[in-house]
Amino acid sequence: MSKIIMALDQGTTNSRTILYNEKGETIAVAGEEFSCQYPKDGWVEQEAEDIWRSQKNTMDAVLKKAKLNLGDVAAIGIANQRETIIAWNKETGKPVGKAIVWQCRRTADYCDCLKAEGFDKVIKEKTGLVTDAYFSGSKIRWILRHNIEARELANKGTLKVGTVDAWLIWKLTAGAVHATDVSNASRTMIFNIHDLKYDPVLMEKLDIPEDILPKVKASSGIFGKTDKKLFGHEIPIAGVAGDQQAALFGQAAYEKGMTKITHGTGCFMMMNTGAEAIESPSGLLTTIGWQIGDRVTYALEGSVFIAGALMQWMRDDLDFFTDVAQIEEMATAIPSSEGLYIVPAFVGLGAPYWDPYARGAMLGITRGTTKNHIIRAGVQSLAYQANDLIGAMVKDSGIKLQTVKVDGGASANNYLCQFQADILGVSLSRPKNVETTAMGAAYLAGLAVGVWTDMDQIKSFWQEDRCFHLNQSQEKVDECLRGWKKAVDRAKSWAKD
Ligand SMILES: Nc1ncnc2c1ncn2[C@@H]1O[C@H](COP(=O)(O)OP(=O)(O)O)[C@@H](O)[C@H]1O
Ligand SMILES: O=P(O)(O)OC[C@H](O)CO
Repeated sequence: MSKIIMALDQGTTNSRTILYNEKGETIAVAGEEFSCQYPKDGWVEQEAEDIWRSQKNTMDAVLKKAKLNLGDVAAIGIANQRETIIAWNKETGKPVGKAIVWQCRRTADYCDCLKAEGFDKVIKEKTGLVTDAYFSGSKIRWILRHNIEARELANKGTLKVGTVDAWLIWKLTAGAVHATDVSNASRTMIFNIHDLKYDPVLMEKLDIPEDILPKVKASSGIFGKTDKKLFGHEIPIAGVAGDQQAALFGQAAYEKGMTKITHGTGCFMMMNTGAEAIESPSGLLTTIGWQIGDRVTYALEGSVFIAGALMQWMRDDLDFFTDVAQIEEMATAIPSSEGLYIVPAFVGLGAPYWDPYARGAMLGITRGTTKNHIIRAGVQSLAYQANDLIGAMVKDSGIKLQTVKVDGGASANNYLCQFQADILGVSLSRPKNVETTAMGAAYLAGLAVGVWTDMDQIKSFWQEDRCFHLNQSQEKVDECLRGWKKAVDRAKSWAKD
């Protein structure tokens, strides 16, 4: 029997496919960037077909690189950008309108109304989430209210809606399966994380019929098989998780209290809280990490909307560099950011502020400010945002952190990791393989088809590349944080009339 696992990592800016052998080693990687559209202030959209096409291209490319075909693969695992919502016609398989991306703020007003009537408390209790435009529920409602075709299809019973995992599963199975996993469902704002079902009270409130939603399954198990006519082989899709939960799994953070920070398009700090769904009074999210068999592992999460996306903006729109690999050299070409701060609140602020009306700000500019200062302040802003989460994480969990694991595209930047360790005051451990999202999806799939027997076996695959230790005086750290706090205060509520 084949022991090769294929992981699909469908991120906000990149689709990637990675093949792993039974030792958890990477055989081949293929990636493709695709675009986002920003049609209005705070709106973020993608083409659902671009998501699929780029993912499919990388599946083909990775097999070609490894000189294999899909028939050589034992199982497929999927990790995906979460909350992003896609609607499609189940008869034609064609998307209806654009994918509404997790960063999109178009439903901020509606979420304000829910909060004004106190319904946010009901949402928090049932879903563990803060009431915010980030989550899928208000996006689904928006589609049903503003897209006439979607409404008509829903009335006829031929509309399907789902997060990106559900869309990929639908495409891979040629429309045979409409399913998602609990970790993705836990981000919809209509899923009850305690009884593991879509919640009738929430669906009624948001006016979302259950028949358009994907069936919710455990994260490790058979979701369906690739369609033989389209793909030539029937390969089981055996593991699915939201990308942040997959990264926690890929970091082998299986014990309560283990925590990771992912610096990708956004920045996400997540702590394994075991079988306990810990409520957060401090603006963090209680969410589902994964479900294996009947066992559910919960997590506490701090979500920051813009991290690496800031660096992409500097590359693509400001032409500061051509490759993100240049950032580290440019940021360290100067000894200090000279009091410059950037608050990358392009689409508002997520945890712990939850201010959809905040907007990006750059403060402390002087005549001496250069491109390198802006880049350095940009990198520092990633660390400051993560730092805003850690205090809440420690307070809500009661667990004192010594070491946090780090991953995601931007974690390749040593300056970011060192500055992050200095600001957080904890050690930051970076694995040799920072593709933890894809690894998490692969592990979930491999466990389901017997390539790996248990999580202890997988744990042994994790290897440290480098650990960054605190190397800054408390006085300097306090000074930096004071400036950051002032800058965030200036950016808050900016877009509110
Ligand atoms: N060396 C680097 N320094 C800073 N940011 C980086 C670096 N390398 C990549 N990035 C940023 O990381 C992001 C890509 O990370 P990735 O984990 O692939 O994201 P996603 O899964 O969200 O698509 C991009 O936004 C990019 O700007
Ligand atoms: O695209 P990423 O990797 O930054 O992840 C996006 C998150 O899943 C959004 O919640």
